[in-house]
Amino acid sequence: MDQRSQLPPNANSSSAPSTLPTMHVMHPVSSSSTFSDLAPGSLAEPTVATPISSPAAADPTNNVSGDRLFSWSDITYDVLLSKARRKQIKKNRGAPSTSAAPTSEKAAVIGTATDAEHGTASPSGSLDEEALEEYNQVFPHLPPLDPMRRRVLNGVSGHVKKGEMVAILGASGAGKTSLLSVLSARLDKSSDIAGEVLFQSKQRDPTTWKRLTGFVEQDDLMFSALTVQETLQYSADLRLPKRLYNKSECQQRVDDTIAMLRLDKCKDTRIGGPNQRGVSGGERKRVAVGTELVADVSVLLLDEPTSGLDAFAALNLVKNLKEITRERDLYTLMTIHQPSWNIFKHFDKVILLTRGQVYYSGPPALAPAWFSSLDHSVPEGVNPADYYITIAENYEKTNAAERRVRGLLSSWREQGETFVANQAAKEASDGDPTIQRPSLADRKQSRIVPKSSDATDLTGTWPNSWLHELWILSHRCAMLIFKDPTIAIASFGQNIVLLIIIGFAFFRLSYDQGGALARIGALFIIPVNASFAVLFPILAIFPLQRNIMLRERSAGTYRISSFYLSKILTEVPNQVVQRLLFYICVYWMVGLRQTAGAFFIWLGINLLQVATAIGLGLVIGCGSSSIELANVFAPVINVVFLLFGGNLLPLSSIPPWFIWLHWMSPITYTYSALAQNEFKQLTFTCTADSQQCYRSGQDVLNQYDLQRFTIAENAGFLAAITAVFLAVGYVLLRWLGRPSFRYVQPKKALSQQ
Ligand SMILES: Nc1ncnc2c1ncn2[C@@H]1O[C@H](COP(=O)(O)OP(=O)(O)OP(=O)(O)O)[C@@H](O)[C@H]1O
Repeated sequence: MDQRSQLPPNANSSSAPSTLPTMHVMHPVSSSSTFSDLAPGSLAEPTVATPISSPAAADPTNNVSGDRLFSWSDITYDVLLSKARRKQIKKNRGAPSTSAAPTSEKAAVIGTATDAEHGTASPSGSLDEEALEEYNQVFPHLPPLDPMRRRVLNGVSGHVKKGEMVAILGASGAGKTSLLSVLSARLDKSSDIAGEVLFQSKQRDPTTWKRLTGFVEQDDLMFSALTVQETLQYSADLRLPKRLYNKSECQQRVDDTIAMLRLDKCKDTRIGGPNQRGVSGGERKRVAVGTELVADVSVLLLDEPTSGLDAFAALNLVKNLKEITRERDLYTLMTIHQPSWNIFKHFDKVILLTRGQVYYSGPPALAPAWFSSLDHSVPEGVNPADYYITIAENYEKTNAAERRVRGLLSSWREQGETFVANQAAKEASDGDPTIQRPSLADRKQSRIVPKSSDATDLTGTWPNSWLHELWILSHRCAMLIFKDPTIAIASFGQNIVLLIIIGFAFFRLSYDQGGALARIGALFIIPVNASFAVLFPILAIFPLQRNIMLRERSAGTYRISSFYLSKILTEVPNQVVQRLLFYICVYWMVGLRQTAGAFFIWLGINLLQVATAIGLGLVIGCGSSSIELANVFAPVINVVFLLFGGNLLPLSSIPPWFIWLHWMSPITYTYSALAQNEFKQLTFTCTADSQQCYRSGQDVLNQYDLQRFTIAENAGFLAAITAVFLAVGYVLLRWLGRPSFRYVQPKKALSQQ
């Protein structure tokens, strides 16, 4: 069948539209051996035949000085295929090549299909050599494909000028977030990138880049209990270097950011969350932007900032961001999903991506001319942004649609930049106001004058000293406890209820045989109760704090050690205050040994156990990415410690391969120390019918084998276990909780090597 018969009615037109006086577009069936011809004779693509070049047009940056540019060229981004896929490819190596594979699969081979399942290998798992050859012809300057990886970005180039707001658009899976990740240098550990990213003509410096960049993520994690003002204040306190900003300047900065983002009305409103009403969705997004803007960032990257907002809120946010970009002379780049025309036209530039390649990059006002030149005029009543995104996808799954998509890509590669540069020059000389940008002199003076907007002003990896971080983070942790006392109050209430139950269940124990046994029970159940009562409130909040910490740390805000210590410093007094009343009252209610020495040893041992439980809470919290996961681990660990640490299972009955659990359990040492403290001086009465009679506390200790270590040694073991738990928690936080991305400087592309 003649493939041309499948083209849309206007796709084979050989004449250029009138809007394109300087350009002639041809659509030969097979004029060149581009990768569109992968299946011989199957697909033809429109090829721009008349190159027009002028020095100005050839310069994609319009002669803007390099130190006012953030630019990237020939970016490739390869992600590792799934383990199963790699295994299958290895297994099928040597299988016959699939030159007869359908075109869509060949497109997949060269990394242009959107279906992640395809990867870089054909269905048989072997590489399609013909397609790879074609790929190398089209992209000779890019690194060769790796069969174990999927190429997500194919030689993407672009730039943002200082004071410009640029949008990256494309259908789902086009590579928008990947491009933003490459530019922000936050990449998956297994990813492989090549190309060049330059900021003000220089390579990015890993120590300063994350502090020069504000990255607003899609899931704007924030503390629900803090108000807008507090959220921004903490961000400023942590991110602005103390040596450059004093307290009042810091405060001023927060006020200016609030004013700039029009958050005045809600500055005292809590952020809120699923269980607590707070600011609106649009305000929340602004606060997320604000937490980045209070710092001295030069580059603002936003991942779908308008998602979840209604059209009005989205437009307001974009307008606001544009204003700020101008005022602060930022380099602003955002990904955006299906913007309305109203939003679309607000960008200084839009970069349209499909299949990891650019198919338009330029002012939104020039997009209609470019697409019309390719016979893709926007039908009446259709949102142009939607239309441009839709035509670049093969939603129909037909050869004609495939040809259309490839046509868009190859046309842009061959002529796009020249066309946009010529058109911009022409329209600027005609005085078209739609593409004029305000001159620097016209811009509003920024209310916020950055003091370290240049990498050269940033010294060291962190903005502030460790002690300053510790102080601010501890302050914030304490504030979170005070401002959201629900968990602390619930935990305190739980202590009171248990005090009443345990206190009255073991009320004023006698010194007969029943009293001896009940004492043993009380001294076991109290540490068991403590390990549950301390652990769960910590786990209810810590995983969220950990995830916020990871976000803040990825912006180079503070060190993990200061965060971790701040958590310990605030959690210990919080838990001690909550438990103290319980320990004092229960001692008196149960009627334990009435000497000051015994009482303080009792208090000391119990508080040491609280410290151990805090340590365990931090181990579980640091190792769990969510509250749900933490709540799966916590009961299991606690029950195991309870089972092997008390007298439920005597030491002699514990299977040898479980004995280590007995020695690891904090309950072992707490129980032994409390029992020795209580029983050593006691005597008990025996009745004639007593089958087994404990005459002294010593008999009880002997019977239950509770004197392996002295009280002091038990206290030492508890302190050691606490130290081990805290150390393990720290290691887990650093290791398991490390960001899933790393700073990556692209490898130079082949042409530059
Ligand atoms: N680390 C990764 N591992 C595997 N595949 C990945 C990885 N990162 C990106 N991809 C794939 O690359 C393609 C582009 O992903 P990306 O997130 O950049 O798309 P997007 O345009 O931002 O899409 P959306 O609008 O849906 O967020 C997708 O098919 C995605 O599955």
